Amino acid sequence: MLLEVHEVTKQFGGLTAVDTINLNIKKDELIGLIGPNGAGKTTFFNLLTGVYEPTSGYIKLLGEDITGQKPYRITEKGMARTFQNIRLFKDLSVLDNVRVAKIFNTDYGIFDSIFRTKKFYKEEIRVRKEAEELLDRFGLLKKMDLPAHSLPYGEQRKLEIVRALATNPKLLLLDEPAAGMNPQETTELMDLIKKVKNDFDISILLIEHDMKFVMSLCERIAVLDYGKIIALDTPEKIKNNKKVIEAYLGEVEED
Ligand SMILES: Nc1ncnc2c1ncn2[C@@H]1O[C@H](COP(=O)(O)OP(=O)(O)OP(=O)(O)O)[C@@H](O)[C@H]1O
Repeated sequence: MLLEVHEVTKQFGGLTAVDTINLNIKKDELIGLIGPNGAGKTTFFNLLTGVYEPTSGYIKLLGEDITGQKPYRITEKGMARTFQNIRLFKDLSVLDNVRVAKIFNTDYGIFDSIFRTKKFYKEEIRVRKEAEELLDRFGLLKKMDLPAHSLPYGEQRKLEIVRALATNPKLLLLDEPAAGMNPQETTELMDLIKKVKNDFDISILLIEHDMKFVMSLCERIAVLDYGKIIALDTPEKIKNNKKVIEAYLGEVEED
């Protein structure tokens, strides 16, 4: 199993934001995580990536217990994410945004970097080459010297995904990747996600409010409501699931 989430709960004071969640993700799966506002989706991502420690339960990545580990350790072990709001280093170049992420995987220590050893230069060359190759695969090479903030919105979102891939993840978490995109950008993003999954041989878990997007892209969908997974099934079955329909009707009435 790639990811094993066992009875994970997160409480904030008296509020149970994530409630006894069980979820297994296999290699090469593309899973959607949906649910009404405040259902606990972002909190769940924060638990997986080590931003929060679960109140109880455990999380295993490739059989190894990662519960409560620091985010950078979890990244090293093979989990990467993007955020609901773009979090690029806006003033750094497109290339440097990817290089910074790649440095996670370098083989040189602080000694090498201070004394600029041969190993340091060798690694620097490797990192730059790999970063350029990655940008090339996503059609961003021509823009590598531009500051990240100068890219159009859709490309900034794409760069975030490229930067996450630069850490060589086995599991990629995408938090509302289509947020703020126009229909054409959304269609391009769907193709991009499929390409990423196939070309990089990874699993993807994504949060998304755009139902059409989730339904046509994901193989399985997990539905969260009040911190609990109320359904986990194929898009077709989720569409007709009574509990799911009720959870969303509740949301419409509240608005
Ligand atoms: N750091 C925190 N401290 C206290 N309560 C929190 C904290 N983070 C989230 N919550 C609460 O936990 C619940 C779940 O929030 P969360 O942001 O995970 O939901 P969500 O499904 O991602 O919502 P949205 O779709 O609106 O982004 C909410 O009631 C929220 O107010």
